[in-house]
Amino acid sequence: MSQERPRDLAHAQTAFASYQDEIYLNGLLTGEPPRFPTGAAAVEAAARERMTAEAYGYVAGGAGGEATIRANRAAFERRTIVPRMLRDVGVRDLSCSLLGTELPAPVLLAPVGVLSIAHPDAEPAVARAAAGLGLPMVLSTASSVPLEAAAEASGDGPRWFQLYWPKDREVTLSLLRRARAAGYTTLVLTLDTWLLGWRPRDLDRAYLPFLQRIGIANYLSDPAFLAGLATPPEEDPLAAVAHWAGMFADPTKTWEDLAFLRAHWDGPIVLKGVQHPDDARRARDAGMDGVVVSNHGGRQVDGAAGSLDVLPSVAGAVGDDLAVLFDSGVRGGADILKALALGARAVLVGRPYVYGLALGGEEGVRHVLRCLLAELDLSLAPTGHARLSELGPGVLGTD
Ligand SMILES: Cc1cc2nc3c(=O)[nH]c(=O)nc-3n(C[C@H](O)[C@H](O)[C@H](O)COP(=O)(O)O)c2cc1C
Ligand SMILES: O=C(O)C(=O)c1ccccc1
Repeated sequence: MSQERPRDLAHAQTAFASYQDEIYLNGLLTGEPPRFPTGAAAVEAAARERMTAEAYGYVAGGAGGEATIRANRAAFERRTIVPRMLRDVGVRDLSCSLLGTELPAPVLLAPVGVLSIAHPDAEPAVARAAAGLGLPMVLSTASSVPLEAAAEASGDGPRWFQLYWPKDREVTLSLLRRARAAGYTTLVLTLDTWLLGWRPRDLDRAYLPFLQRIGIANYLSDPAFLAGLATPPEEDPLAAVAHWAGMFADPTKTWEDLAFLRAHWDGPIVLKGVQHPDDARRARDAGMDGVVVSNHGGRQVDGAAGSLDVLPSVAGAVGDDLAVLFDSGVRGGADILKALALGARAVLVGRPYVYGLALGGEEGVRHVLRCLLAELDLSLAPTGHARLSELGPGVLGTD
């Protein structure tokens, strides 16, 4: 088996663990600790110091009593990895191909709106960090800069676009056209946020960034949206926000409506927010290409199951037909290993990179991503895995 492993892989595929060497060596040479902490909890704590209370509350918070945020973590913590020995893990290949996108590792940046509340460099900084590592950024419809600006910042990097499907047909078509023209290849349609969840941290501060016109840049730069305004947004900002709020999403949508998107987007479409195997089957039957098993990081339904707990049933139902992606609660490399073992082809990370952004702009995001990739590499190797295809449920403990 070991002879089958290629020995001449591009160095980028095996260099993730070297971030560890870099950090130790740099410490030796400078006598200083690293600029940013390395663990997810420490990064969050440091970012919290830098963020306004409102912004931190918005990013960290979830629905209701936040039982689902805890369930997301508990689902990971309940699972254990059983390492295997003597399997030649000297050269690892973490790369994968996902709906036509080549990834150096099975990690994408989850769509997160309103990033300017975390750092003024916002989405362009995230796009540069992601592109520098070859990881796809899934740009949110609710980005704080127009999708064209984020596309430009990502240069040659892979880019996917997340759609909050507006009520207005012309605005929808315009967003799709713009995304396509700007080089976004894959559409991620979010299904779980037609309405914003009940979020006490934000409610208690009456804080909603959109009301301050943060996170509506894609609408304010959209000809079809602007055509629907009686007065330009500069003259009547509140009317523009009201128009946005009225069309942001359409909770009356049903499975039948997906045919419209299928007809107007010629690349892969991935449905984000799927938690039930029957919904995954409906996605397949509607001609979709993938699903993201996600509960929106516990931000929508308090009491929803931990996302990892529902992953095996979704992967079991459609894993052979659709690209099954996963998010909600991924905080370290071992978490990625567990999600892949349970049937995910790749994972999306949300809050961790937002905290990196808050801490250090592009450099902070790059740091968080490199930590995650190094930790993934250093979870695979000591457990006896040199490539992703070797992961399956047998990697995990049974109790
Ligand atoms: C501040 C914030 C904003 C988000 N905005 C969006 C968004 O615009 N579109 C979307 O589909 N998901 C959005 N999400 C959900 C993420 O894409 C992702 O599902 C979630 O953050 C994953 O959980 P994690 O933060 O535990 O990694 C947002 C999440 C956060 C924390
Ligand atoms: O805050 C969120 O979780 C979110 O997904 C969002 C982002 C922008 C607009 C509405 C909801």
